[in-house]
Amino acid sequence: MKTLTLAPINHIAGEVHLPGSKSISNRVLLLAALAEGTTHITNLLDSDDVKHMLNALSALGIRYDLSTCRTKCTVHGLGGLFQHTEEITLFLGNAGTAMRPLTAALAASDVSVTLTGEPRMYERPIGHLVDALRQWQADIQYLENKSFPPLRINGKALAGGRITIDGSISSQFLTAVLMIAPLLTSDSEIVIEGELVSKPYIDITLALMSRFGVTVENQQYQRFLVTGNQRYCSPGQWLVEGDASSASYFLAAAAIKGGTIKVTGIGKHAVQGDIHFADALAAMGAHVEWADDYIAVTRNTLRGIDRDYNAIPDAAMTIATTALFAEGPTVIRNIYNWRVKETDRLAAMATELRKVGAEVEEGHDYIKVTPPKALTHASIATYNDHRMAMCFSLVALSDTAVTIEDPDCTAKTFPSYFDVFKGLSS
Ligand SMILES: O=C(O)C1=C[C@@H](OP(=O)(O)O)[C@@H](O)[C@H](O)C1
Ligand SMILES: C=C(OP(=O)(O)O)C(=O)O
Repeated sequence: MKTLTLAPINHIAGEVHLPGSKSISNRVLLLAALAEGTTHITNLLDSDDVKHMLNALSALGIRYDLSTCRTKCTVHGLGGLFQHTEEITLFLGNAGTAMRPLTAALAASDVSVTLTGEPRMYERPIGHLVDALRQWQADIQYLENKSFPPLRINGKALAGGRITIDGSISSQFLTAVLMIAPLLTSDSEIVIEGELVSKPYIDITLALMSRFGVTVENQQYQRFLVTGNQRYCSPGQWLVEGDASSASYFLAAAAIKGGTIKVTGIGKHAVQGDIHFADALAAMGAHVEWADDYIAVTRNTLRGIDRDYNAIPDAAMTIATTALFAEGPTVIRNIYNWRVKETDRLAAMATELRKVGAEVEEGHDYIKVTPPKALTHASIATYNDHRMAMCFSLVALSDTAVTIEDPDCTAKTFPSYFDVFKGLSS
């Protein structure tokens, strides 16, 4: 297995132009495909998750022109749902932002499709989404285990109407039904059961749908009303914001061993909830500067904090390794759904933090990290989880080297991560 050893880093500073947001890239590609008109997308993320969406759209007959650098894409929209194709199988890797929204869009289109993915995708639940779509009479079958991909979808026109959806495991299920609701033949009422997790991702969905001409009535994240029989209309041009989750590693690095690091491509008005990772760093003691077109963080003494991170589950992982450099314990709460992402992130984080010497308490839905006096060198298993690899790069900001196993797993969202990280270090 390939490994990467990062030598101790004394100082880190500089400026990073962030690659495009994964969440926005895959939403915009799908909306552009379904919209009337042509969409010129710039700063598209070039990563595995986006490749899976692009490949799926191409197999479904969508025409697009992708630049050689793969960050510019012109999508020729259908002006409606997908049209009849031969029976096809779409491989979606481990991309939740492809699997969940495509399941809904295909269930409502005249297509017969099998959705497959990497082994971990078959352990990531999708039952709440399928249950919701079946209330709209969707025909979806589980090919292996109940409530998990792979799926067989016999798509057909869906009428809309009132459905309930469990929001307690993933917001991506609600994103998926919201995105197709305006294209159904009548109005829809979507009622949330359980406490909706990861709410800021719903804000991203609603903001993007609105730029494509569709407004949704959001009744306090409990009930959503969507008018049926509409069309998405392309806004023409789309500049994808920088990825706020990817920004978290650089901002944390500055807080620990800056210098100042400035990330551009996002700013205080960004639509992604993960920009509020910077608020957590500020609460730990870091200096944060918010501008319209960048966020900058400068080092200060850090202290551990105890917070609810349900709104920013991805960036919250970065707090777990930042905690190694804080005074006192850090508690990351209300993050049960870490367990159903790229790996069981609560278990993986606890195991690997212990390897570098931290004292860790792993709860059902929280993790408490107490830093050691000095970190120890360890070989960090990454569980095919890009964020495990990127989070543990921060260990090198100590007096100790760190070895990252399978560093190429960052390809899911940030293929060049280690080059950029090393470029800022001295
Ligand atoms: O909608 C999205 O773009 C995402 C929603 C979040 O998932 P959950 O809603 O499952 O927490 C997040 O973890 C994922 O990386 C991207
Ligand atoms: C949970 C993640 O990805 P996905 O979109 O596959 O859910 C992630 O990127 O941390």
